Amino acid sequence: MTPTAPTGVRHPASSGSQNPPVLEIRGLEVSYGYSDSAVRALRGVDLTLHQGEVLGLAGESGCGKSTLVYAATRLLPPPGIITGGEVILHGDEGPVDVLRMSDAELRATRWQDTAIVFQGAMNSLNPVHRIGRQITDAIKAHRPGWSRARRDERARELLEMVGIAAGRITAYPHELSGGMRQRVMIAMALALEPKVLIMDEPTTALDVVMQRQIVEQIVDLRDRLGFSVVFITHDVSLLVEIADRIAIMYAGEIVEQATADEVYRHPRHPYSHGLLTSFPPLHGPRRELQGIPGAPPDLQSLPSGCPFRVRCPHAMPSCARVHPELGPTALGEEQRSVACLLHDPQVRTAEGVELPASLAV
Ligand SMILES: Nc1ncnc2c1ncn2[C@@H]1O[C@H](COP(=O)(O)OP(=O)(O)OP(=O)(O)O)[C@@H](O)[C@H]1O
Repeated sequence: MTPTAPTGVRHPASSGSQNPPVLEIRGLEVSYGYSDSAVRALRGVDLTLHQGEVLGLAGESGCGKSTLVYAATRLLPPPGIITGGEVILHGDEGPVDVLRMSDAELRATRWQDTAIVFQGAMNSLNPVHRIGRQITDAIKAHRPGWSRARRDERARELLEMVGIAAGRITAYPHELSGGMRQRVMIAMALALEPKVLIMDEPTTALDVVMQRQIVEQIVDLRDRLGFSVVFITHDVSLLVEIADRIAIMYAGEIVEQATADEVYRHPRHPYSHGLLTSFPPLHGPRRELQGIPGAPPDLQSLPSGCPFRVRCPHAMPSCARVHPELGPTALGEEQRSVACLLHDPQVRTAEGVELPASLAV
């Protein structure tokens, strides 16, 4: 079943997808651990974030979304090891490969060029300090020359920016709701006006109304301040609300990339189609939820060929032999790519199959 078009979806008028790149990830490879028992969590990921763009990263738990952004920002915890690729950040001084930066260069870049709001970040506020102090401490670390008055002023401005009255600067974290604490974390991330804001499931712990408010606020701030966003979630319906472009991940690879609208209305990968029918739409008519049978594969022992084939309703014999690479769709659509053999005309001819109607609308 093709998802019904939502009525309230933002169209990517200010998408930024045509702007120059700010972050280019090329051939990124990550393993957890060494030797034969290593978990190959990322396998040759290519992804480009453009200036002012909101890029959504979606996929089931364990597909490598967090690993991708932590590796790209050199925050990968052990036993994670980056085994290949490059991450080009287009900063004020020109392009630099984040993976080859010295520790000192990294410290300077972090928070100035790239800031992250982690999963469950709202619980990482220190309960014994007022939120104002926590924001000004973060500013002080990177702007040691600023006077106390200037830091306070900036903290108030940041709170107002995320919709919290400046007077709450003296509040302790326990005096704020979960949504407000998450906004404080967003304010801290924006303190140094980063070029790239990475948000790893920033709203998962919040109720749906609060999720929506925060998502709208992030888009509003992006429109006003012009930064780029990587927004991670397993909920594609939520991404359609916020993202200009969506990349769908499966088993450590990107399997489809397109504008949010195209992914929502016309998914081209059987996995994207399955994901879209796993979540209720936030807008528009109800649709039948089908889900995806089975579970993602064990990354320590991936099946041959396409990693999705064992769950795919359209799997062909070729899918067990050939690993699909990201490439053009069968319909030759511009600005989108898919990693599925069904989109290869030679494979379809050899297998004697048509492109399934659900992937061709
Ligand atoms: N410390 C670790 N040691 C071994 N394997 C790990 C470790 N951290 C993550 N992995 C594996 O790497 C893969 C990718 O994990 P990752 O957390 O990046 O996925 P995710 O898509 O962000 O999941 P979630 O939505 O649950 O956060 C998973 O299969 C996970 O089991």
